[in-house]
Amino acid sequence: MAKYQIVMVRHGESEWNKLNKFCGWFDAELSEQGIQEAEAAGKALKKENFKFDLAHTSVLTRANKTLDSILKEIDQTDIPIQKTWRLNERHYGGLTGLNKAETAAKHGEEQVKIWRRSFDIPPPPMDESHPYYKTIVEDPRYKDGPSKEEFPMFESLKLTIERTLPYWNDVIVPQMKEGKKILIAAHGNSLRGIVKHLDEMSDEAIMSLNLPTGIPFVYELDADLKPVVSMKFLGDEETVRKAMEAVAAQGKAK
Ligand SMILES: O=C(O)[C@H](O)COP(=O)(O)O
Repeated sequence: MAKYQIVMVRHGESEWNKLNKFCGWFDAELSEQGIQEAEAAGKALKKENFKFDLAHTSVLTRANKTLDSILKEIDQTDIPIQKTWRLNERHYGGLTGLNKAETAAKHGEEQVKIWRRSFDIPPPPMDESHPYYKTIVEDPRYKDGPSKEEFPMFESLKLTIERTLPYWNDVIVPQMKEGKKILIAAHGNSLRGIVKHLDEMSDEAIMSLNLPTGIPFVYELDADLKPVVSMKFLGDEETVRKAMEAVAAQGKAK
């Protein structure tokens, strides 16, 4: 018997998704298609009469604008929004800004799949010489955290989960238990981490999960927060399957 329901959505396509670049903590804008995906996400939620008491998102523009678009569509621009770096995309380290297909051609598709989808193998670190180091590390949006010691230079999915879960457990879960209806607009890998946690997926199984951009999915949880309904997408199965396959294919050498 479901006691709680929560809705999650990966941001719409970003400009760097469109360019097939590793994005991570770089603050890419939504592409035109991503803006349309965000609007479509809002329409899908409106069609099913979803209403929320509050929303959580990362500190990155692509997720924030996706959330804003959804709330506008469902006429709930007045609900509280909590932004946290803990819901950011995983930090892609030294791969940030590289083209995924070119990286696959250089290092092999298997290595890129390991960097993108493995549980505990991190990408190479970003160092001070990296072209996007200063842009990211000196961004004022991080003035309230992470601390200098916590600020990642790279993240595996495991490391991403380690900084997302405290927020899930200490902020989101108590709100759900208060009966709050919650929407999370975040990123492919921060959401993969939450899904892995909720569905108790193995390190092996998570390798094959690719989340599509801009298609909301619903979890219904029992009193012990165990899924009664897991990752129910608000879209037809064929569209969702194709979108997931497209995300996986980003790591193929051209
Ligand atoms: O950060 C990125 O590059 C994407 O938003 C997620 O990338 P991935 O699907 O290659 O993990």
